Amino acid sequence: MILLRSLAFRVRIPLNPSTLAMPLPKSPLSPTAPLIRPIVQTRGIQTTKLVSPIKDQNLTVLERSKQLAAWTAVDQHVKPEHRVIGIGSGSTVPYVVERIVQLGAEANEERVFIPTGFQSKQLIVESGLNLGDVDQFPTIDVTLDGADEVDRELNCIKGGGACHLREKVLAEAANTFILVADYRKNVEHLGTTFKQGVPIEVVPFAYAKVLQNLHHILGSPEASLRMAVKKAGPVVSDNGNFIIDAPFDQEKMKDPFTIMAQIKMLTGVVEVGVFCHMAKAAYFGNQDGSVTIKWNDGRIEQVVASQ
Ligand SMILES: O=C[C@H](O)[C@H](O)[C@H](O)COP(=O)(O)O
Repeated sequence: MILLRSLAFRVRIPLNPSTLAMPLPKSPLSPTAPLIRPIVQTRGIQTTKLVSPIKDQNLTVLERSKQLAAWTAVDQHVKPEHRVIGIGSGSTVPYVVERIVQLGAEANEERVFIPTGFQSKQLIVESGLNLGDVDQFPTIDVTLDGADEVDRELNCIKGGGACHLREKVLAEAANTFILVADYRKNVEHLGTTFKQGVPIEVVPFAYAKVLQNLHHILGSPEASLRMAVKKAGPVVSDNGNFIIDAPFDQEKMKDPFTIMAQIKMLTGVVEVGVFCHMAKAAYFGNQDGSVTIKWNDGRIEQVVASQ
């Protein structure tokens, strides 16, 4: 009371007996504080105008297949009660955001969207959705993400766009992790169509040593540092690291978990772009307008796509 009076004096707050009677909020560190979900700070539907990231609807068959996969996955896995949604990276993800925007401002008002990198952060911001980060929301209701290839057991290669570190964090944080892609990414074994190799994020200081180990110990003689296209020098990830692409022969790729674990053990490796048994389902848009869904229990469904 004395403290409040002296504070009121200094900042000239009129003393009001009802204000003084209000209980102080409990410390969030107090062991007796109730565990509650974070309240998302929103901008309100009056001021938030959602904008679709897809402007042109004259889509090629390939782009249309990505859209069908994304829309069907959103319709089946983004539930009205979901508040925290992970947005992955890659060429199919803009269609995920497009479908979420179509749900409307009211449905999205109390949601927060967590990006896996610069691309998805821009998509979220430019669409007018609420942006958050995984350090604020380490538990995510559902994450929807692209992939370079997905095998029959839902192991996948990710990191063609150098985003796989943050993508793996968001996949692990998610109660439900869903992959979306076009028909070219649907394979029996990894390494069938995606030939450039397993993406590996490494700290710059260690790249030469990691390359040497990949060449001579792990059996990837063609492993190489990924070079930038419109910049001299290597690709630098959103985390300031380098990317190595390490191709392995077909036999080795049939055991993605072992490859992933062996690479991850190399000192200097930050994350490996092989995700094993993390996804609940993978959605592939097809050229004929249908969607193939591979589930983590082994079921494969062919469905009519969301329109
Ligand atoms: O690092 C990038 C991500 O893992 C992407 O989800 C993946 O590379 C697929 O990207 P795209 O759909 O552009 O081929």
